[in-house]
Amino acid sequence: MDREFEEAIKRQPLVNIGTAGHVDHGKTTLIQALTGIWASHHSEELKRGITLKIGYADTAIYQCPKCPPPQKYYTSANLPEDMRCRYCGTPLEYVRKVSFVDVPGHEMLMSIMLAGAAMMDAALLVIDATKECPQPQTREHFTALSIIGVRKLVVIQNKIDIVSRERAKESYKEIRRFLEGTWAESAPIIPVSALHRANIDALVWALEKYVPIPQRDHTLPPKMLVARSFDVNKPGTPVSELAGGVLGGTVIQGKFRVGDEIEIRPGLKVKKGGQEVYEPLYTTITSLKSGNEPLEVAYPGGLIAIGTELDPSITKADNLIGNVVGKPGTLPEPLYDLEVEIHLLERVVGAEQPLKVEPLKTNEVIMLNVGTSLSVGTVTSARSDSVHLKLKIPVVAGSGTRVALSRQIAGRWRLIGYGFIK
Ligand SMILES: Nc1nc2c(ncn2[C@@H]2O[C@H](COP(=O)(O)OP(=O)(O)OP(=O)(O)O)[C@@H](O)[C@H]2O)c(=O)[nH]1
Ligand SMILES: [Mg+2]
Ligand SMILES: [Mg+2]
Ligand SMILES: [Zn+2]
Repeated sequence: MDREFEEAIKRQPLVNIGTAGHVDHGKTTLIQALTGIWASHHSEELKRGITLKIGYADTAIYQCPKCPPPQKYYTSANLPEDMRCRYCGTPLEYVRKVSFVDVPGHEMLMSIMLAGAAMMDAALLVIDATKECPQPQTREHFTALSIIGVRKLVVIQNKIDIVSRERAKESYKEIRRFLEGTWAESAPIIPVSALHRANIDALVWALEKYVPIPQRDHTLPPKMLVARSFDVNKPGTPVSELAGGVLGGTVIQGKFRVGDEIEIRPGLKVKKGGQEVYEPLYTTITSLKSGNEPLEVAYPGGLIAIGTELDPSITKADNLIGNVVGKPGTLPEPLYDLEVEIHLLERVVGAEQPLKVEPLKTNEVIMLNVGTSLSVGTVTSARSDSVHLKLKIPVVAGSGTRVALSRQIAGRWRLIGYGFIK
């Protein structure tokens, strides 16, 4: 491990842990219990009590060197002011930072969940113990994690404060039965009350045990998936004082430094000869931040904000969601036309009633999630194992990239399978 990377462990989260699970099962409340932060800020979200966008929040994990687990574990959300163990008074030790990616559970917002899942190294599958398991989006989100290739799971049996002992046992059995025979068969199940912050130390213990910092090759050309983009200026700021556009997202490989030249693809939509095309953007990284911590270098894992010299009107209001950032000349050409090797699910798992997945047909419109980007395409030719698609919004992805496929069924986009770009 090089020196710079050892330093990075102190400054930035190097792992992204996502939420997954049916609407209202307590994902955002759980992230608040872990981080102290309510990750659903959007005014519409606050009003309606449902998460609409990808939220994120970081926490730092600390431990008491003397006490046994789970009570040895602390997070930023419950850190004693004197930084000493609540049970024995020993000074606490810093362990690491982790980032949480919070996604919506509403069935209408599956595409946002899929974009969030593209940034997850591991996931917390949140299950409301008062409800029978699985609920439709418990199934659909779990399938999404499977499809996207998230292979680390901690199951959260939530709302344990309002169930009887019998119901808690029954719910535990339902969850085990649901996961039987899948890649997550032996995932730990941690009973918690996110609302009352009960047993959160046991959850942190599980994260320490099952979710280490992923091994990565830091010498690869850097790449970041854009999940949010902002204009951070207050209205009325004089032009001479305007800060450049900001991109939020996660580095998926390599590392970025302040001062790096970057390319953003597919970039901006422009009209050319009566046609809409996308043109890449070029700029320089003026700052890097992880939470409030300024960084000189940003490694994979954790949600990172990149300050740029772009006109903030380009990045405002999430305009650049789904873009990919790299060094100029290293990113794949945007694809408007592509051949995809397809693997359809047997059943539509997100609907109340399981339906059979019918084969893809010519002229059918399907939704494609690639990384944090979302596109809609028309099937121009279909075979049982591959289809050709024409896209409205191009995707920036090389051959072999995994894509999630959804189809509209009774007015809802439902996950129906996955594929690989040929
Ligand atoms: N009793 C109890 N209520 C909880 C618990 N966790 C969450 N809730 C409540 O459940 C409701 C939904 O919680 P959220 O955290 O918004 O659920 P969510 O999964 O983020 O919902 P979406 O993002 O819309 O899918 C809120 O009213 C919470 O207060 C818990 O441990 N116990
Ligand atoms: Mg939520
Ligand atoms: Mg809710
Ligand atoms: Zn202690």
